[in-house]
Amino acid sequence: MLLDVVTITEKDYTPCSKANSSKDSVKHMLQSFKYLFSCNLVLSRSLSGYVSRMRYLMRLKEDDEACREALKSGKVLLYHKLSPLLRKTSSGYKLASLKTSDLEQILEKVGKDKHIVNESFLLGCTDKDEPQFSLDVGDLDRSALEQECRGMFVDLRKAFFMIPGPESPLAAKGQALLRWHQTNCFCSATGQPTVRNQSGSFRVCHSSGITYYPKMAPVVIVLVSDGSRCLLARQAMFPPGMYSALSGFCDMGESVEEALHREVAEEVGLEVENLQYSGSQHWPFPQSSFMLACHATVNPDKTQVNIDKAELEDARWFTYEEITEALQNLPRDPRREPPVFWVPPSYAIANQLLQEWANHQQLSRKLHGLK
Ligand SMILES: NC(=O)C1=CN([C@@H]2O[C@H](COP(=O)(O)OP(=O)(O)OC[C@H]3O[C@@H](n4cnc5c(N)ncnc54)[C@H](O)[C@@H]3O)[C@@H](O)[C@H]2O)C=CC1
Ligand SMILES: [Mg+2]
Repeated sequence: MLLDVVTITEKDYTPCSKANSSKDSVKHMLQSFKYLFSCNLVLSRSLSGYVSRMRYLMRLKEDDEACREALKSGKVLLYHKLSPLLRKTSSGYKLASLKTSDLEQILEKVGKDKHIVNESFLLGCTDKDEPQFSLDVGDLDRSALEQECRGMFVDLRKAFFMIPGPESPLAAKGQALLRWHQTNCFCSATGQPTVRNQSGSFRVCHSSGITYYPKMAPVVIVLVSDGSRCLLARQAMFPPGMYSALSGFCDMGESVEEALHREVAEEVGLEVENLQYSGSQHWPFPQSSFMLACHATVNPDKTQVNIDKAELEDARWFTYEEITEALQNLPRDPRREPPVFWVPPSYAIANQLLQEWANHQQLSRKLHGLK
């Protein structure tokens, strides 16, 4: 009998296209394969670690049963009213990542049914192939949980300044997915409840048949330079002393370039040129933005800003020296210390734009023999 199967030996699992086998042994083999795959043990010489991880995640997103199995051996990031749980380490703080079995015990200790663990959403998978999930336990007593978990729930904006940089995107994604599910429980066409799949990659309204997927709103962010200075602005709601690059939501039907020209014109009354793409990032605020970051220049003879006071409290040109100093400044507690000029944390793409601009300035100063 000729079948498309995967040949499994004790040591190795290698794809082969056509293999001869009896019906029973093929059935047994496929069952073993299914089991091994669900345990994420299948290795393949032809796929890189990254590719097998992505394929594994793809399967967990689509297969409710496999996702439930993965949760049993996975890790869960805990949130309380969207604030992630952090734990103190010898060098600072880190995101707390709890084994599902440990979390179940903790939930029972604080008097909650351990099965609420099944409400977790799939986030990703570590490079050690451990599936990661997020769960909000905002209806439970915060301090009892903090005590049992040996950690504390911290507002995400604050947490970005506390946790190691590489953990920030995961903390952001965890919050964003939880918020999206919390605010999309009903169908906008019928008003009927929507139902999630196990991984949380979508919600369906069984009455209208509409499937809802988590959304991000596209936002342009641009660091405008006049050649030797860069333009930063602050909104009244920003923490004292903080300035950031100009940003704005894309309108329906707009390209990134159009949105960027419009936002700069609206907010500071300038016309930009020489747009250069820098990078992109998911940003969890206010309700998941997809940040598209660019550099742009203005004619050095036309730098007079005309601020839209409805949007911005201030917009100013900053020198290279001011920017390099601000990149070192951490936010201060305004009740204790006077505000200094500082910029968004290193995880924010605004910070990346400023780093790139400062590096570029440093290079051109060297070329021109300046310090
Ligand atoms: N990661 C980063 O480095 C940075 C991220 N950002 C993010 O970019 C977002 C947008 O920047 P802003 O300058 O505030 O935008 P903006 O200049 O477009 O002004 C915000 C206003 O736009 C309107 N708006 C249009 N579409 C909207 C939508 N889909 N969601 C919410 N409001 C919408 C609302 O009236 C809102 O008050 C901010 O909320 C912030 O979270 C901003 C700067 C840095
Ligand atoms: Mg803006």
